[in-house]
Amino acid sequence: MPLTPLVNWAQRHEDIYLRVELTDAQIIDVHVQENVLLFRAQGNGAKGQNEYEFSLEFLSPVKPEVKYKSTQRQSDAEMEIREKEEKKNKLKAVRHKEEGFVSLKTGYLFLYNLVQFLGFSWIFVNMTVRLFIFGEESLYDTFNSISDVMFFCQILASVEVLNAAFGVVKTGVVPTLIQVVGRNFILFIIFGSLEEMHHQPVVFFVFYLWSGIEIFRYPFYMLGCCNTEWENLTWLRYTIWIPLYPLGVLAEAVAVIQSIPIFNESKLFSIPLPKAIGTSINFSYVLYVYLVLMAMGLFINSRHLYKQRKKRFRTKKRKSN
Ligand SMILES: CCCCCCCCCCCCC[C@@H](O)CC(=O)SCCNC(=O)CCNC(=O)[C@H](O)C(C)(C)COP(=O)(O)OP(=O)(O)OC[C@H]1O[C@@H](n2cnc3c(N)ncnc32)[C@H](O)[C@@H]1OP(=O)(O)O
Repeated sequence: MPLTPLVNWAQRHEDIYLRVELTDAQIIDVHVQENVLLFRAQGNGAKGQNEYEFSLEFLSPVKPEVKYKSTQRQSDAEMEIREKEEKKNKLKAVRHKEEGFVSLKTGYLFLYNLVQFLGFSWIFVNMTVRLFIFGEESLYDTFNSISDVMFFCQILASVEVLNAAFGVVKTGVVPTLIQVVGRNFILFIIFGSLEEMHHQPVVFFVFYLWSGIEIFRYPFYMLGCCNTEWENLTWLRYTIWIPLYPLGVLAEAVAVIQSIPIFNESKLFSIPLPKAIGTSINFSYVLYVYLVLMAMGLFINSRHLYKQRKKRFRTKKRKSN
């Protein structure tokens, strides 16, 4: 004749724990049918070695997932419950920390993108307005009127290399490094160090092409920080580089070529050689090498941007299907 064992009940959130007081329990059968739990086992209970069973009807339906463990002593089961609770609490604390980090990162990225957006918008609008007001004349005065803000934005853009390197954003370090180093070389070495370049119209084209993409790229990132997307903006961010990038590299190459005779004449940045060999290595040789690097940079980054474009529009298509 089956007997009823002593059963202890505990409930934590959505989990129910039952402790059945049987020692040396064998042939244990526990399962749930609809909202009834059925237990049957042989073991040593309150009435000695016997077959024990019970059924427990729940008020509401329960998931039919039953896990059981035969333990040595009563305290083992209690420790198990406590350990589970501690694990859950630890998990909660980790999740809390992660959420805090994510919101800090998002806030930082949003602010960074906002500052860059404002800077490049100022450059783009200012140049457009000046072009309308002063016409061709404005092409010769771009450096003096715009360079301060461009210096600020491009120095700040170096942060993007760190963002990529430390995994703050999911992007490759190499394309970002090529982009930032490439632009800063033109801005600081070619334009910044040669006064003769300040009044060249090429400055206008370089600055206009650079800001032409950034007024779309940074607001696209800002929306991304808010988990939002505007289809037209996404399309512009991943499409407008197709004409702008080669044109940008072309304008930069023109600037480098224009600067070569100036460097040759001024001997600026020329590398002195030991007296035995005589003379010095002119900086123009570095610029010839740089022109080759530019072609490589154009290839690497166009391929990268093409991949990013394909990835973006492929995932979008899949999402809409
Ligand atoms: C190693 C030594 C170097 C030596 C140099 C030698 C020569 C170099 C020659 C270089 C020639 C440069 C020419 C250039 O100056 C000409 C021009 O720029 S012309 C104007 C047109 N230019 C462009 O279109 C390029 C604009 N720039 C870029 O697109 C980026 O800088 C680039 C690194 C090229 C690509 O960007 P990225 O890899 O980041 O791609 P995604 O935008 O798709 O972003 C990937 C994911 O990361 C998230 N992300 C990225 N940045 C941010 C951010 N600031 N805030 C928030 N989120 C960000 C983005 O949302 C993507 O995430 P998800 O995929 O989840 O959406």
